[in-house]
Amino acid sequence: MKLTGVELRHVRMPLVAPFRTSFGTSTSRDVLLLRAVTAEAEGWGECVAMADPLYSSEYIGAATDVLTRFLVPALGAVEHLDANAVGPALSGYKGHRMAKAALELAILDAELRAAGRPLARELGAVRDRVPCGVSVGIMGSIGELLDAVAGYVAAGYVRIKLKIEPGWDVEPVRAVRERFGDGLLLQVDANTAYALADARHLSRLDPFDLLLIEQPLDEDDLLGHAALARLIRTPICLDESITSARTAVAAITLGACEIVNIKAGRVGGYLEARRIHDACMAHGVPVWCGGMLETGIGRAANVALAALPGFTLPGDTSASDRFYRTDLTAPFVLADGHLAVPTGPGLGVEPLPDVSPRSPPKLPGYRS
Ligand SMILES: CC(=O)N[C@@H](Cc1ccc2ccccc2c1)C(=O)O
Ligand SMILES: [Mg+2]
Repeated sequence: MKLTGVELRHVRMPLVAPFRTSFGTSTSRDVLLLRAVTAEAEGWGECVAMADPLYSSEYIGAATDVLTRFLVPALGAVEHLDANAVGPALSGYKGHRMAKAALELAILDAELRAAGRPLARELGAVRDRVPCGVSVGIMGSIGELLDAVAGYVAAGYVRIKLKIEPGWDVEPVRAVRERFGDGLLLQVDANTAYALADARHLSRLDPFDLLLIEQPLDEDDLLGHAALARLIRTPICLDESITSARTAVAAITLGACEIVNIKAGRVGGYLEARRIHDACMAHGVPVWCGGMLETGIGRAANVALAALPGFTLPGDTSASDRFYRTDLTAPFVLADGHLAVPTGPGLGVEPLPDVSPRSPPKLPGYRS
């Protein structure tokens, strides 16, 4: 294929309710959509970066700039482009994994649409639907939290994840465990809010039989997580720390985690995500698919990824209405706690007519 045009589309999506984590509260989600145009087909990608560098160092303004000035022109120069060529063509530029992931997904989507092949099949999916968990934000009171969890349990979610931070951790976990019983699959996500010195405090979560505690310490603190793992019983899962298959193997080898949250955007794309899946399976480490409040575009790709054999824990692949009143694609609707894996060519979904652009302007600096 030859890349003949790319359009970046910055969309602001209101959230159905504020979503609070240890790094802040969001009431809307800025989304950077990317459309790749080739002679054979068009492809869609979604950059999972937030508007501000709060989850990681990436943010939409930087992703827009690096795509416009460096990444898209680099791909425009490739004569015979396919998804496998994207990583090598962009490898000279450091970092910006979320920006690279969006571009790679759009090329992969175009390639697969042209060939009539579904993404799930291409990645190695073994299931036609995936069990879904849900991420529950920090709330103003325990009562509000219990009402929210009751709603998600009633909706059929098979696993509950609670955002925690110092001052909102043991009590909410205890309240949920007491209200919903020992059968509820329950885990927590700290988004790096703790220090190793909090180990004794975090061991107070041990009696609640959590599936895991996600990213308690800083992104770059593998040794700290390995030390923490020797001080608490709850299995440690890493999210922000896992930026590639290489860092996943390093984290596992160091004893920094027993479980991995895979987010294709965080690691530079769905092909690297599959490599992490394969490496974790080789080490007997279960993985699950994380979420970044994607629209139906990124959600379709995540559900396809979550259908691979090593994804043995429910992911944050929630329905569209977890975050959005109306999605950019036809909504993903929870059925018996599961989402169906799209079966159409490529992503199997595309933006609804009022979102897809009319004529894609060429990016400034793009050499066709
Ligand atoms: C579903 C979930 O918890 N996702 C991230 C955190 C997160 C939280 C808030 C966000 C707001 C806007 C965009 C991305 C965001 C990601 C996580 O697992 O750590
Ligand atoms: Mg997380």
